[in-house]
Amino acid sequence: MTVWDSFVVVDWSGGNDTGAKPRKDAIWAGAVLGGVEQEPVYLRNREVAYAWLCDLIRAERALGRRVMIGFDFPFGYPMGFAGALVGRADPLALWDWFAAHLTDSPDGNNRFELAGQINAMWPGVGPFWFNPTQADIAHLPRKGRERTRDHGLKDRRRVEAHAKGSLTCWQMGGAGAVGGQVMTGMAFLSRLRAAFRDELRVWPFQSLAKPVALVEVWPSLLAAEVAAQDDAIKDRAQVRLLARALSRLAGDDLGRMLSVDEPEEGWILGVGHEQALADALTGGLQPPRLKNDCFALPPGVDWTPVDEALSRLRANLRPIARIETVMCSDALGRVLAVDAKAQRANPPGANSAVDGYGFAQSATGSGDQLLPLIKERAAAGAAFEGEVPHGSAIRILTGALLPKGVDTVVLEEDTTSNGFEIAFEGPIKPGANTRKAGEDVEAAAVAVRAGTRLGPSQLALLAATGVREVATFTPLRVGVLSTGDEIVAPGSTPDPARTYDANRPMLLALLDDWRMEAVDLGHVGDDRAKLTALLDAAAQKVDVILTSGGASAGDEDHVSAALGEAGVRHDWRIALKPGRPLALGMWQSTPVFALPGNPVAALVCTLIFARPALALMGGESWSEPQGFMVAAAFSKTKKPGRREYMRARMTDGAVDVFHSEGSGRISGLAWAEGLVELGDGAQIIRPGDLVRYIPYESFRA
Ligand SMILES: Nc1nc2c(c(=O)[nH]1)N[C@H]1C(S)=C(S)[C@@H](COP(=O)(O)OP(=O)(O)OC[C@H]3O[C@@H](n4cnc5c(N)ncnc54)[C@H](O)[C@@H]3O)O[C@H]1N2
Ligand code: MOO
Repeated sequence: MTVWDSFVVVDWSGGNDTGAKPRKDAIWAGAVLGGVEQEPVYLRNREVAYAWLCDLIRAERALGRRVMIGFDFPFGYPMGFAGALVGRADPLALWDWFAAHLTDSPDGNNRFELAGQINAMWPGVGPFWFNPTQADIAHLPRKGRERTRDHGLKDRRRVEAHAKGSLTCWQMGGAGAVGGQVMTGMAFLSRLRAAFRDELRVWPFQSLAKPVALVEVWPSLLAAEVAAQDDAIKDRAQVRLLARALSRLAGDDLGRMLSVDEPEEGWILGVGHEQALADALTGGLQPPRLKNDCFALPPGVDWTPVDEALSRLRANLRPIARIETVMCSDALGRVLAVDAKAQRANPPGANSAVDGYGFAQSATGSGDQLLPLIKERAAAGAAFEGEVPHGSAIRILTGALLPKGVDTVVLEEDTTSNGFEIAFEGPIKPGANTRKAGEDVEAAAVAVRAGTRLGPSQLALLAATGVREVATFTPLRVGVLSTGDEIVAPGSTPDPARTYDANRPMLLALLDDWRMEAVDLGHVGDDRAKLTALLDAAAQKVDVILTSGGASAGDEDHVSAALGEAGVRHDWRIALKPGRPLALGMWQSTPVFALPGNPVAALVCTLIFARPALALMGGESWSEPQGFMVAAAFSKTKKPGRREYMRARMTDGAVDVFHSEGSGRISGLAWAEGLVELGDGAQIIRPGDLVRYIPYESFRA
């Protein structure tokens, strides 16, 4: 008997996109993954459902799990239909036929036209009926009374005699009709089979020897239990309960349900075993399975993927810094607002790159060369104004302008001299050991581009090209506020119930390091009125506010609640570890990053979310931190559904991670020299596998 680790139940729909807001009569999926029940997921159309399922299958497979996926539409038609349509009694060939003939999109599909076209292949009216659309459709009768029996096909599959209340798959419209669901469903499953061909099998047409099984289910088998849930969205209750029941079935019960011989029409899993399914659900108050993982994000709609939150942030923010002209000597760390153009070329004139002897290359050749020396000398800052005669050489020092008549220099070490002549071995290439005027930067060319943060090397270039003052953006003013009754100044009390404020010095230092104007907004306890008053005042005096603590949903988590209440919380609960309580909002038009209290999460969220946002607002462009793919020196099994950042450092050419992932372990932050970023999906990392390492340096704004 094959055993499955995970169960997914999909309530199907043959209709069009049902919109962003979860609603009934749409596609819903329930899942119990590795024993952990997930919140049902609303899937607004078949494209979204396809992507969601593919991700789920890949993630489960990456964890080595076997997955059973149930769909609530018939996997086959009544006996004889497949043979007539595709030439053999093979329901899977029928799936492929529908995949090839159905044009399906979130806005519509041709299921009614297709039903008519199929009907036309049969004598009389053909098996499909009920046209609910405005338009007449060739060969598709409006209502059942126009049907004839000439097609000779049975009205129902054998299993449907046991499924009270099920409708025939020939009925294309009207309340509860499944005709369109079957067509769109078969086409969908054909595509899924093609995507996972080697891993996926279909019950009861194939042996379930592979890790992914597709089965036909019917939530009405648990009708009473679903009704008792009293969920306004019945589909949601159905998928939740059926996935739960399947996951809790004893192995032999599931085995009995699966032993069915119906190779053409298919069968509904669990028909005739309703009691066993219902029993699997009961048993008094069932505690949730222990997962002890506060990062186990249900794959529901509430969790915003990191990239989505980042792109929203990027789209909503604008540069706000003012332009101010400053002397270059005061410009370290400023962001250039306007391209800085070279006031003169670097180097300004052709000169010698070495100490040696200059001459006209055309006067020399190969083999031993002997040139008379003129008695003058050319030095840096003391040019020789005259002309060196053709065939003569002049003593020249590094940086000296090339005198007239000189285009090439031989290195001192390659010559011998008696004070009147020099000897060296030719040939010397034309232009050897010289630097052309403007070879580095031409006069009037852009020396440093707008948007660049000026560091020592940019200041060197500006100086060399004669730029003395630059138009820069004023530094962003960023306020830092700590929250929570337990937070006190470091060393102020020995009380173990109190926590020394580590986030404020960390964030203030980070901003200082980023050359922003860090504004210490102090600390506020768990007092909503004081907090909002403080935010009001801060919004007037700073450009951005970073708060830490009180971001999640606990009794005293006031920051995200205050943002939420004011209706200005744009993103909350982001699928990342650490830092998922991060909330992003606007307080009186001032962006607020409500960072989680745990210092590791606070730093990670600042680096990942605040850094690019602050850069953009301060006049730089939005940029991804530079990461490097390097070999891992660690092992890890990463769960799907969230991005993870681990404290990391390079040792012996490979990247290692801190021994604990605890979000309050500040020692790990200090130990680390960067972060390892693991993508949103599941991943199994073994030593030697390549992972993305982002040094802390890459996060410098
Ligand atoms: N039942 C659950 N509890 C928690 C969950 C969860 O999913 N279910 N998530 C955990 C995660 S993850 C985080 S992060 C925190 C939520 O953080 P909050 O933003 O609400 O932060 P607080 O509860 O205020 O503080 C958390 C922690 O950090 C300490 N802290 C706060 N500020 C500072 C500071 N300035 N310097 C040093 N340490 C600070 C605070 O004392 C707490 O120990 O919730 C988890 N709980
Ligand atoms: O997001 Mo909380 O990430 O541990 O610290």
